[in-house]
Amino acid sequence: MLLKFTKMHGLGNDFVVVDAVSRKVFFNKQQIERLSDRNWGIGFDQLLVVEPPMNPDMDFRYRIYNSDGSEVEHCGNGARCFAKFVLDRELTNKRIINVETKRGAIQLRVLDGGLVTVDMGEPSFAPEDLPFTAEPCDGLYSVMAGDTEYFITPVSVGNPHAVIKVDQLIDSEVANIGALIECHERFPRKVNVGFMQVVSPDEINLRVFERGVGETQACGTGACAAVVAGIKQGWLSPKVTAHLRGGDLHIEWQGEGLPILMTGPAEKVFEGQIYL
Ligand SMILES: N[C@H](CCC[C@H](N)C(=O)O)C(=O)O
Repeated sequence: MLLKFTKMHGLGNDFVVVDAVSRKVFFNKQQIERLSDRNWGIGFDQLLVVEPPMNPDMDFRYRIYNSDGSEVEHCGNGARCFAKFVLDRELTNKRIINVETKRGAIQLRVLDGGLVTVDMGEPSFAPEDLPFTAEPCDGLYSVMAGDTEYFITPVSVGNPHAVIKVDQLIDSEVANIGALIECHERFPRKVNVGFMQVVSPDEINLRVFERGVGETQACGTGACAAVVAGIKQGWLSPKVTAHLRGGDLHIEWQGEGLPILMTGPAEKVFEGQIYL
């Protein structure tokens, strides 16, 4: 089967995006792993599959798969690229787009100049919402990674995140500790691991070791999780600029019961086709 696709990225977090509105497309785990391979396939962090909505009040549904083939609930950078994709392909002419995801409904607002603001929904700090095996507590949670104790804030943004506040961002720590905590037994569905350096109450540096991928150039849900964790712990203000390796995201959260708003760019790199 000939598969047409568009290669895109949000701050270097890269995607293959497929239009399954015009024609249904299904992928099995092996196909996704092969297509994501940067030597044997196209190469991507996540595959985004755009489908018609199940709920007629919504505009689209889109499904998100990590490079290891696992289907996930939410993808912040992917949501912005999705919005650009459906407008560029004239699948819609709306600038406010309502989308079904595995995590629930999200709303995308396409701004002039190519930026997109995503209503990412409300966060949850309840361990069972990640899931994370722990008794609920107000402060930080202790997790052993190897023979070192780390203090995390567990956050669900629809997908699970463990946020670690660090004084310095160290390559080996992101790679080694990220991999250990991603697959830690207390996260039955694994977890995305964020390493956050607080620069000021409205500015952080962030690196994310993503579940099912490894470290990416940027992680939208990771930036949301880090900011709301920082606000909850009293380190950050309601509006924060997150500096990721690939660039900046603007995150806003006004507190419990309110959604997180994330604003950032979306880029198209090329269109291609490949025989599945
Ligand atoms: N790896 C994530 C999904 C992609 C999230 C990330 N690419 C983003 O921009 O939010 C997970 O397994 O939950």
